[in-house]
Amino acid sequence: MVPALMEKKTVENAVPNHAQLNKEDILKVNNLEIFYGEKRAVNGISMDINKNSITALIGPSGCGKSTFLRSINRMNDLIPGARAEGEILYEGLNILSEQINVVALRKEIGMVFQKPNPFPKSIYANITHALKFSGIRKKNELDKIVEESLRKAALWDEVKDRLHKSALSLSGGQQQRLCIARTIAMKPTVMLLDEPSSALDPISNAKVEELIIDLKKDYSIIIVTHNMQQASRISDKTAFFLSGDLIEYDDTEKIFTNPAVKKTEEYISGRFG
Ligand SMILES: Nc1ncnc2c1ncn2[C@@H]1O[C@H](COP(=O)(O)OP(=O)(O)OP(=O)(O)O)[C@@H](O)[C@H]1O
Repeated sequence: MVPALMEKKTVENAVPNHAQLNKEDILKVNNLEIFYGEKRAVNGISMDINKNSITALIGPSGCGKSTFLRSINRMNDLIPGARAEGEILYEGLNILSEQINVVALRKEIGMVFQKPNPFPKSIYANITHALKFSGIRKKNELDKIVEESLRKAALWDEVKDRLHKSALSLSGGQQQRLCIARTIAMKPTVMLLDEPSSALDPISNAKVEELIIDLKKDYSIIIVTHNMQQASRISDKTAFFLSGDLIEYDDTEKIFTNPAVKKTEEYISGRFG
């Protein structure tokens, strides 16, 4: 899997010569700074992200949660003037290196956005589009991946009889689970979720939360959420951001019952933000 992430054979810059990951971790962030032009949005944060766990990123609007999340699969590359310094180690490589193959990286580290964004095509085509692009063309193989992905996204039973109907005919919650299925189809190891259920009604929200909890047996999940109850219900670890700083990062239970930093306590109890 790893060689596909490397653009070239010589990868001195991509291979860090220190700071290996602990075996329970999937990512290690070292002194990460992210800038938009001159403005620094993330101020030198360091944290380890556990495998097969849910890590919630919380904090008031504009504190850098989404900027950090997007750096993990290099989505910020699409923003003119955005740049990152420091390291994000994954599989022994620095994701931020210029020698990383970003297309391959985004298959392994998939992303789901706040607003469900299915293509205006059939449910089936939404899942097979990127697979075909990556060279999988046999119908029986595609059929198998479509079913597997929809099952994992807890959507199969609801859509199995209308796979060739438009994805836009689904409810918002179903569309979001389809977007999760589309990410699953690429066989990622990490899933980045940017407020994935904030645009949904309470019932759909509950289904997406249940799904996320179920997915952690197969994937490492990092989720941005404004919803404190959601963070405390579903995540194992919580990171509290404020003005681009990582203020506190600990087990979710500790953050929500006995935080070490006063600002964390003030934020989770709703005194600001
Ligand atoms: N494309 C961009 N160009 C310039 N500045 C940006 C861009 N995106 C974000 N910023 C700035 O970076 C800082 C962090 O923004 P970011 O969106 O990461 O915060 P956030 O915590 O995710 O906020 P929210 O909860 O509102 O989504 C903010 O000051 C924001 O204005």
